[in-house]
Amino acid sequence: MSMPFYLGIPALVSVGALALGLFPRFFNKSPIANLPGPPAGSVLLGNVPQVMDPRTAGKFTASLCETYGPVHQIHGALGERLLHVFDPRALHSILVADMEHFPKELAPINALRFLLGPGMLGSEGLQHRRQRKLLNSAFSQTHLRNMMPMMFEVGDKLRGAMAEHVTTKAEELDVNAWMAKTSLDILGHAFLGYSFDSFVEDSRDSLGESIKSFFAVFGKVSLVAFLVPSLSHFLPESLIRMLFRVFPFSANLHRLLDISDTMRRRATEIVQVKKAALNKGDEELLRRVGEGKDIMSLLLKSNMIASEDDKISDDEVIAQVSTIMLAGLDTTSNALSHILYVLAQDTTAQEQLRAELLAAQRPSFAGRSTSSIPHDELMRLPYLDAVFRETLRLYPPVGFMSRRAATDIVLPLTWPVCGKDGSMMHEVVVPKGTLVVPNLQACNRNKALWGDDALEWRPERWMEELPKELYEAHVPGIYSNLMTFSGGGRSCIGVKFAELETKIVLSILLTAFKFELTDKPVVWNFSVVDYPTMGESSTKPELLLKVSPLLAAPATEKDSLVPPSASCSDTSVTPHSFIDKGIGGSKTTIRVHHGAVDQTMVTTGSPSTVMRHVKAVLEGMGVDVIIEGDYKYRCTRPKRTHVRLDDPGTPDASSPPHQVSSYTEPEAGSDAMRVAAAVPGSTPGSVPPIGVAAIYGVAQQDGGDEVRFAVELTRLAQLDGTYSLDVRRLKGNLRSYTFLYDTLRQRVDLQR
Ligand code: HEM
Repeated sequence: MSMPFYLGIPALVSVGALALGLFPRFFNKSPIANLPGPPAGSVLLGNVPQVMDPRTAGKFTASLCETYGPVHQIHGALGERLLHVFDPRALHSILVADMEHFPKELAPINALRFLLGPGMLGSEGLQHRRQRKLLNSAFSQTHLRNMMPMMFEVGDKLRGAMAEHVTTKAEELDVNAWMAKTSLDILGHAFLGYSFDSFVEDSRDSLGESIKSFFAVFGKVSLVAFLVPSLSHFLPESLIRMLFRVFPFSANLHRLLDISDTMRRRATEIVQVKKAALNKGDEELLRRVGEGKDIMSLLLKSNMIASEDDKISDDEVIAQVSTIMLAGLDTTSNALSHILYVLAQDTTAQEQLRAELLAAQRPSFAGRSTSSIPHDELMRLPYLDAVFRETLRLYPPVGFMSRRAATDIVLPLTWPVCGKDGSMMHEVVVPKGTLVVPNLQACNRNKALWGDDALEWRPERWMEELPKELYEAHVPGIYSNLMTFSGGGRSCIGVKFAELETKIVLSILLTAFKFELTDKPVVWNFSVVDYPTMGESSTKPELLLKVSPLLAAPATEKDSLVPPSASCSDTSVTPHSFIDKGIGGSKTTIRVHHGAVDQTMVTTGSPSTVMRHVKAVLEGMGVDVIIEGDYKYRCTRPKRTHVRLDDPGTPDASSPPHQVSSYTEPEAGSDAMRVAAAVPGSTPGSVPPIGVAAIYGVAQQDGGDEVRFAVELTRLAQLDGTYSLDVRRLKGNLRSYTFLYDTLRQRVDLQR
């Protein structure tokens, strides 16, 4: 699309003004020019290409720190000089003591404010302090404790979903993608009271997809981070957006704008629904995911009762949705990936951690049916804690940050620096406008603080006395002498959330699976948030590890007796000959239940009788049933052909009776055997006759779409002879599925 000429004028003027404004840098000598530092990589771009390339940035910045020490200069674009720093006193000044003089940006708008709105990452001064005050209380320790059962529940779903991929032997899984799904679901529930359904096959939520791809796309158009603040000096935000839309810059820029638009639209919808629920009262909230205990509901409640001075605007509330989801997603999921990666490298440490976790597990507590560890114990487990701290010390997901000096300011130093002119500098004069880059990773790895083994991954250091040099340096990080979560008034608000989530997920995964390296190399890329790729040439964030199950659910004596003898014409049970082949490996065992239990689906009936009964009920609902095992059915309720608005729960009389049209004969050796869902008495080898019409709810309740779900009988580990009928959505609208679940629950009536 060609650009209208009237839009071209301001664009040309702004680019020209930008160039003229920046050009004098080449000629003005900055006071930081006397600091040691590398030669410029290029006249125009300085060292920017080396610092911005995720592949080279990690090694390059580490070598700068090693060569030039805790405070040095780097060449920026167009003659700019950047201050690269990991000296503890200087960090304290930038992040704590003189924080107000070191905002994120001096321009009216920074890139994150432009893309996400006026949330925590994009606001400054009073506006930021007001937001932080409100959010601080919502992130309190008490509220976090309330979120623990929900985090366990998502962890259980992760374990269940992973177990389906890893049944008997080691499989290569993209652990990074699994951790992203887990963190998205945990954040969705805990922060928004919203379910992203990450473990449901084919589930694609536009907000979830936008959040997951944001940083990857942003990283491809990092020029935006430079252009937006510069342009915002002379152009309003709306015009910058319009310019970006009409300029044929790049497809990625347009994609980034689309992502930003989607996030704003979905965030607005979510906040509106929450506000409406809050206005209707607690009953309505209790019915929703998160039951009103989610951080966003708490924030909205606090904002309603806050004084006029403390209140934040609707725009600010909406902006927090994308801001906090982004701040908490890749950071925590990539930290989890990194921990699993180092444990795959060091299998002795993995075994030690597993032993500690298994020993701490309680069979059941606080309504949980699966084994898990209560909050206080989990947070105090010494080796888990040491592994968490040590991995986040050596591999902080956010390696560096940026600030701008708002005034000329003197930076105190812990260690004096020898200037290029040979003078010893005990402090550094930082001119207004200087871009300051605190390097968090370099501080965490500083041998002067951590000792000669600072570059080694050694969790035991946390169980010993830490070096006295570390204590004496007063590193300003909020967590454990580390800079990983930054320090001061803009430090990470989600530090405890991240710790709790990471420890819960590790406690679930390491007690169920073993993680090993594959023979493919893994590369960690240094970016806004560090991420793994498989090999040097791939750009896809990915971490392949070999995952194998630790415990196969043992078959009980009772289990091995089922199913009872059945004739081949009885389609309600799988013929014995089929089972005896052992296809799928789990035909004759009942798996142990994971996750929360729906009490109405618990039964002490004989498993084979229960399964026959359940199948008959499903047939009565016109559902297609595939027998996947003695205790597992895969079900499909077909799409409605005509929309009806009459009473719920009745077969759709206006549509033709549902025909089992996709019947296929079971192949010898196939894992699943399809049966005629609606017709008792049909045999596997016969084409089923026309069956019962499928069931649909009223349109408001049930969209009439195709719904696929799995029904499985599992046994409760701690209660002999007690089973749970687990139903899991695989595909289809949540409301339609809920209608089917409720109908099935009523009709099977397992409590009778
Ligand atoms: C291992 C996980 C995490 C790490 C390493 C981490 C690290 C950081 C760092 C270094 C900052 C400072 C950034 C800067 O000033 O430029 C920060 C800020 C922030 N983090 Fe985290 N974070 C993590 C998890 C989370 C989680 C789970 C949440 C929320 C659920 C969260 C929410 C935030 C917010 C809102 C800010 C901005 C605070 C402000 O500007 O006042 N983070 N985080």
